[in-house]
Amino acid sequence: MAVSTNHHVVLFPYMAKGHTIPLLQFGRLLLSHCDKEPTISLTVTVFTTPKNQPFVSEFLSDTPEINVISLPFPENISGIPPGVESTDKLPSMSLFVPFTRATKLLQPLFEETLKNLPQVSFIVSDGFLWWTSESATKFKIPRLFFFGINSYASAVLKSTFHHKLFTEPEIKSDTEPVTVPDFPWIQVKKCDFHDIPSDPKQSGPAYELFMDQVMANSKSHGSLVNSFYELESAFVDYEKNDSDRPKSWCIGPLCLTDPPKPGSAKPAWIQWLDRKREEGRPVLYVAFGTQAEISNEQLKELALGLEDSKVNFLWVTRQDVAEIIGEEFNDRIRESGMIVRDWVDQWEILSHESVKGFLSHCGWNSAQESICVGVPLLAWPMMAEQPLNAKLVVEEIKVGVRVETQDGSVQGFVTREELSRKVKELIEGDTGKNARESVKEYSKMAEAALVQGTGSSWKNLDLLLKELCKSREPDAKRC
Ligand SMILES: O=c1ccn([C@@H]2O[C@H](COP(=O)(O)OP(=O)(O)O[C@H]3O[C@H](CO)[C@@H](O)[C@H](O)[C@H]3O)[C@@H](O)[C@H]2O)c(=O)[nH]1
Repeated sequence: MAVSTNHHVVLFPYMAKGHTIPLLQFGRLLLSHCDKEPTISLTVTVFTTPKNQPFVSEFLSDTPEINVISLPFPENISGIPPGVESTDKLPSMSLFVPFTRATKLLQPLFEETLKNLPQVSFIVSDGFLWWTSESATKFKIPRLFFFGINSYASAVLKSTFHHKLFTEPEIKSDTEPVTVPDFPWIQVKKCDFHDIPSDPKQSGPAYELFMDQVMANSKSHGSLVNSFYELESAFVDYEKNDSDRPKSWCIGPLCLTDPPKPGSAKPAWIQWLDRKREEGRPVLYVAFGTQAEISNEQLKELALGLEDSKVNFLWVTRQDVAEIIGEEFNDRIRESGMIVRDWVDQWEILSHESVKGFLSHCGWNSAQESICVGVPLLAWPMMAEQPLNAKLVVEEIKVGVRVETQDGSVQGFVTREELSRKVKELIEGDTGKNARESVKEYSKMAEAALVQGTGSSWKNLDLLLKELCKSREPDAKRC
């Protein structure tokens, strides 16, 4: 067994928590893989910006060997408040395009820094940081892109746009179900793609940015998918069989790479969940990721729906619920609910025995975390590819129940009656019971996917490292 040269991998996450977290987890996975497979030795460098560095360093505090480099975030970007370096701090997600465009100003310094780093074997950068593809080409480094989405969403998106499903012939209705040609058992609606600016007729800054990303990604060596084969095999195979597209590797679920946390003091919400366990009351966990924007009117209806359901709930939100709907709400739910506005360890909450359901926007990290821990979902998608994730969860793998809007559109209003009914259905009803049984099966498959030597994701990562590291070593033939 020849011990190899030391390889160096650069990771460049997009400045959004839902994109940064899985790439940091990937850094950790790379190191642990190489610990178990000593024929490959590597070091990892993560690029970020100063205001994101504390989060990144704290997240990686168990892995001090990962090097973190901060590049100053561009200043004076029209519309972006000074000091905002992460999408969760943007006043509105409507600033996504100028914010993302601004990242290109990091390119000269990124390239200057690359010149002074030990030779890089490959770069993994977010698909939103399209310009990193150009840097990688300049330095002749293979680049993999990462969007954080699953194969189901990416296959359905591709099939829909390839077959011009909504444009030829033009479908005006936002809510008319249309069959996806490559997956005839799936129907989608125009509103499922509301946030994806892929229609050339809607040309403008969002479409141009989207196309820059598509072009850069098509020139990349491949992509990483935070998912596992057994969860969505038909869609992984569809991606694999597309010879026009760079190769993709399913290497997840990345959330399972997080180490157990050292026994520190329990936060108040975990103590509250402990109490619910003693009382024998199931708890619904409610959280919508780091970017969702909920109007005050909808927030109020959500709060009242939770209250009406009589199911105990732990609600993590960035919004000030009491200010929006009045202190009396807090008084009324004092026993049955807890509202938290801090950053929480979501994995710790989901893993708590009291949590029996997750009302989620179906951001892919949240949905997959719930699947891994064996908690069924109440799917309320709000933006981006979340409507497709919700379809995967509810229709394809049947580990959840869907919240319906009044007008059937993704952006529509959800009434308190609908919410309360679906909460009860998930926690107490037969659909919830079936979803709970299914999700436990997927949870076992998720664990198995990462098992050394036999897991599908483990094997994929091993192949990837052989392709990008071992085969490029000077003595490659001997390995
Ligand atoms: O207090 C908190 C809040 C969030 N999280 C974590 O933050 C991540 C949030 O990610 P996700 O659930 O995917 O939500 P978003 O932040 O909304 O994710 C964006 O990025 C995802 C990955 O590309 C997409 O699937 C979503 O549509 C997009 O909105 C998850 O790992 C959570 O566990 C915490 O740990 N604590």
